[in-house]
Amino acid sequence: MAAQIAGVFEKGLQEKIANSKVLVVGAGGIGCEILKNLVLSGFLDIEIIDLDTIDVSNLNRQFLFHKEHVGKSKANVARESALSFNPNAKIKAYHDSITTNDYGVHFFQKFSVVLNALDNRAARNHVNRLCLTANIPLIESGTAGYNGQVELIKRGLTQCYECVPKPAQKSFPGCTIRNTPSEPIHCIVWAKHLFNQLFGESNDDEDVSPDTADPEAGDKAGEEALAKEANKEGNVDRVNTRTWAKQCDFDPAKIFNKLFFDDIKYLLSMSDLWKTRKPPMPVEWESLLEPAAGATEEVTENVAQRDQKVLSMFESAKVYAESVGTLKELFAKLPEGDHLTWDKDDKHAMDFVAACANIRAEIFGIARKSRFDIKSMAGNIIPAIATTNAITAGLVVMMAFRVLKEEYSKCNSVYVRLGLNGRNQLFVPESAIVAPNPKCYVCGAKPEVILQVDTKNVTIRELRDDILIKTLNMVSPDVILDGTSVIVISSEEGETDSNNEKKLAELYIVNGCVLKADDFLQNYELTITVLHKDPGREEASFAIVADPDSLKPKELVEVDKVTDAADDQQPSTSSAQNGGPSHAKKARIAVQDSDDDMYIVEDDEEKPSTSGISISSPSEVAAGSSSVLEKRKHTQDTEAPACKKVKVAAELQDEENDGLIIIPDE
Ligand SMILES: Nc1ncnc2c1ncn2[C@@H]1O[C@H](COP(=O)(O)OP(=O)(O)OP(=O)(O)O)[C@@H](O)[C@H]1O
Ligand SMILES: [Zn+2]
Repeated sequence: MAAQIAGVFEKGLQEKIANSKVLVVGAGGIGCEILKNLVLSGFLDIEIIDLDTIDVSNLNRQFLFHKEHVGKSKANVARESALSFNPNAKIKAYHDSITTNDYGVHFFQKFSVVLNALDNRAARNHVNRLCLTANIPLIESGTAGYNGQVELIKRGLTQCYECVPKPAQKSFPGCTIRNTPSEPIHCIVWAKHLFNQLFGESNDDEDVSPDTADPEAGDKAGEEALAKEANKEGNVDRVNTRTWAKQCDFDPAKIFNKLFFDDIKYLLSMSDLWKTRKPPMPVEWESLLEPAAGATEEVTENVAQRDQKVLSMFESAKVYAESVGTLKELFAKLPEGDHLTWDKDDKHAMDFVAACANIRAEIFGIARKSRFDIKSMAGNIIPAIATTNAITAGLVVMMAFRVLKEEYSKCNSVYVRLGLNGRNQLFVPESAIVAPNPKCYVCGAKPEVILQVDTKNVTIRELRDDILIKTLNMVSPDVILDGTSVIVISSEEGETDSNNEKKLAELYIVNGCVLKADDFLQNYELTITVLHKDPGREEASFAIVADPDSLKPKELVEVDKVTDAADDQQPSTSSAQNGGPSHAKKARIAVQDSDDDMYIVEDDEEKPSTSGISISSPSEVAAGSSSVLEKRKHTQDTEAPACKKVKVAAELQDEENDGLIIIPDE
């Protein structure tokens, strides 16, 4: 074994490696490579965890897995395969999610170093918090196509994973999806929601019917056409979509006419919507039974051709009907209460979404797309390149050596690039370790945020699920109203269920209130100051401001920025504290770096995100700070309710492959 050949590693390191205990989180593209590197470098005590099973699509790059392993636990098979390189190694595998209660601070404290090889932000955030609490060094890594990144996270010494707010995951206003799509992606999201309404896990946020609460539709939305159909939430009151579809035995023609003819006519009746937009054109199933005059249309069976071709309406209708037929049968075979799960790699589920998206696109005068393009958008596919994973995993293990030697000052982040930069570098190191952001709402001394929220419409359930869990990455939060003994949310099952559907204001969570949120598993406490906001049509019902100080007047913030920039020019006295670029500067650099094929910018200076869930960075809020302050004075003003944002993180960013955190310029 390489590491035991004298001279490969110095003796001290060889011993440290042999005596260390390492946790690898994730046994996918990077995780398999890391595990192989660890075993071949002489690590003897390794634990690996992955919640997933092996899929055929993993085999091209996750080389510890072979055809016969498909369907088996990734962690277990990775362990078995890696042991064949060194049977003396002790590898413990867990087929589980790292976010479950079994892996708390004590679990993490056992390790010398933790190596993340994950593909989603939620798990990364969670491991970040546990490593900070347990004070265990974490090496975070990710790839996206040809770009890769490795960084050390060590409490008090480096930035943590959450020190710089990540760009919010893309989402669209519900009324755009339901009423006024203008881009193919809007139709694709709608079609995925439709799949869930008919066959999947249906969710109130994913309603596909016309939204009569759309503020732009005016007070009399759809009144003339179908006056009695809208319920008080603004949804067209029909029997639950699935119940209705079941009642008509998933008849493709009936479903088609309801969605693409009746609902579109209903939308047309909301005439205010079409004053500045091209109105949609309802289509009847019966009009698509024959190909368009003169066209010889055939739905090809050749997979490549089928994927690349932009299907006509006739072809789309045919694919739609076939997929509904098959999905209906698959659904019928499930036990009562169970549902199908949409998967881009499932032929019928993908056919259904591609066909429905194209039919809706045509109705709204939007360009139809090929199945391949729709799959890329619906599945948020970013190509995974085996070589980038291998290089990145190599850098991870090399950084682990430095961590074991406690040479933290040499653990600068490294970025893998597609081509050489101006300094002939393919692997671009950060100039120094980047110090923690003192205002970080995770690793800062006093974790606090401001929550700008529509207190009159957002419910306690949304506070818990959308704000605390999905956005602030808690796992099972407890929340009290500060200064009182009022328990708003309890992690004890059932204890505060009666609060769930209440609006924040009903529990006296109004402008200026302070909430204390706490996650026992993460050992994390957060102070949340609530500011009421009345969102507009395109705005989310809430936004998190990560740095409360940013609510000071703009001029002061500008002065601070200049000072920060000046500080960056200072020579480093302690590389850990002063040597790295400031957060703001780092972001600026990344924006200028336009040569990258793909990069994710953590831009402190960008405009506020238009997406549904946003965590504003300090300067974003600074720019709008006066209006925030004004709003504090006018909290009781009532405006038309904003459309509910549809959370489409899963559809678009899919939380997956968001591995890159930042790629700085060279
Ligand atoms: N909470 C979690 N706990 C444990 N493992 C996780 C968790 N979240 C994600 N993972 C694992 O992290 C790994 C990431 O690997 P990778 O990015 O190669 O994804 P993949 O699912 O194997 O590939 P692809 O997404 O391209 O199909 C996956 O094996 C995934 O199961
Ligand atoms: Zn931090």
